[in-house]
Amino acid sequence: MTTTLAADPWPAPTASGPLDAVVEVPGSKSLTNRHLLLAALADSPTELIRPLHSRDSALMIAALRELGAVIDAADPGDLLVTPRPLRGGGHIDAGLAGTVMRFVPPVAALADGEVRIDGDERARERPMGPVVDALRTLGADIKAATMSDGAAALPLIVHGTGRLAGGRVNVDASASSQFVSALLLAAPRFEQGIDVRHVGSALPSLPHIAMTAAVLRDRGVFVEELTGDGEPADGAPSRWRVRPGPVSGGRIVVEPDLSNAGPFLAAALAAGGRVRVPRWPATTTQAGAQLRQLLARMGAAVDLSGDTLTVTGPADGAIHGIDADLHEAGELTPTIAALCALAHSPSRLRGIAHLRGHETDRLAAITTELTRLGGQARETEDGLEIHPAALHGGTVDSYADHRMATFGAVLGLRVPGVAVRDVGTTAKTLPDFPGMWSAMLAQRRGAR
Ligand SMILES: O=C(O)C1=C[C@@H](OP(=O)(O)O)[C@@H](O)[C@H](O)C1
Ligand SMILES: C=C(OP(=O)(O)O)C(=O)O
Repeated sequence: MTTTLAADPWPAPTASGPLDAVVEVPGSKSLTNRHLLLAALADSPTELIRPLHSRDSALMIAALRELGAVIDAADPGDLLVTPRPLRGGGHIDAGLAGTVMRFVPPVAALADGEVRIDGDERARERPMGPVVDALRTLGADIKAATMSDGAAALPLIVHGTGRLAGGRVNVDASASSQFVSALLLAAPRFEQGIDVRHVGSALPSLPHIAMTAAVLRDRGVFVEELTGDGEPADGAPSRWRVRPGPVSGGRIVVEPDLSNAGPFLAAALAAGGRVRVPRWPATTTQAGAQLRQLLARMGAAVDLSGDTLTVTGPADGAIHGIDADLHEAGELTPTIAALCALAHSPSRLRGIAHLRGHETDRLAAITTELTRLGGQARETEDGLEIHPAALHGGTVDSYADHRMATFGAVLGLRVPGVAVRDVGTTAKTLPDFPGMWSAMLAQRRGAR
């Protein structure tokens, strides 16, 4: 992996003509970290092909090693995970990774000994209470810091005894679907498995929970997705049961990260021309698959031929505003919001109140940064309203949020003089974003 040394602030390049680019997107963060974790719980080794290598996956690897798993580099970029009995005694750094801070504590509860889990300063402000409370109900002994409202927060000390009873538990996952995923992923190793019910207002990011159920089934685990009454769910489930049992190893090929494809595909609308992403899966549980419909509604031509997704920007450059409920795919918000700010008609993004607990308060960050550039944006109770406005240059703060940095990059394609503070924060989920971005811009129509 080569990494481009980027200036800080990083001058976001303005597109000098329509693009004609092929962009190879690295592995999915959500799939990589789920597969790594299940590999550490499995009864035989797992070979992970084309996993993501980024800060979030490095933190997951370090956490699982701290708990005893052996993780070796295999072919260039691949990984071999050999499970070992889970041991305590370690310190785990979750960084700012939701998938580490929420998914690892249930595994730590199965370790034999004490495990301390902490993260970046902002990680201590991200919601953790429901997953800690649920683990305590299931039999775990956890000491946690508390937020001003009394909710549990990082740092945690998990006193594992090598076993966890499991069983029935209610969890309010309205602040993050990751609370449910965290409990389900470790549940095959709980003595009674788990029967978890979401209680509370709207549950965000259901595709991510469907992804959790799918990766568990891939490993031979029995998972049921149910209505609150325990019937099989046709539409949105609110209750999940996982039976205790072995987790199998094997060979897993990781899909590219479709949400991280977002800024590159959005570039076709912002700069004009087309961007192609190979290895786009025909079927997937990734929320990023929704980019196809969202970008088409904003004026792009979107075509999946074979396994290549091609997004072509509107010939007249006119991006349409959009009224969209993004509660299933909240992580796409900064990319879509950047396009909304370049659109000729107003936009409303709804169902995303939970973004206030992401890497930063994304609703506040997007509003502040668009306003700084002359845009017109306003927070609503559950989202954003963005109106057309003539934007000017300025320095976009990334707030240690990878998706705020790529938001600035998309705006910079059309708005001269945009710079992004701490573009290096993109390393949370993308190795070398600045290098990938320049390589995309170098591939212009007529240039090849
Ligand atoms: O389980 C996962 O891998 C994720 C779930 C979602 O979290 P929230 O439900 O907290 O939005 C998503 O936004 C995040 O990027 C990744
Ligand atoms: C919300 C996100 O990350 P995390 O997994 O840290 O919650 C994200 O990547 O947009």
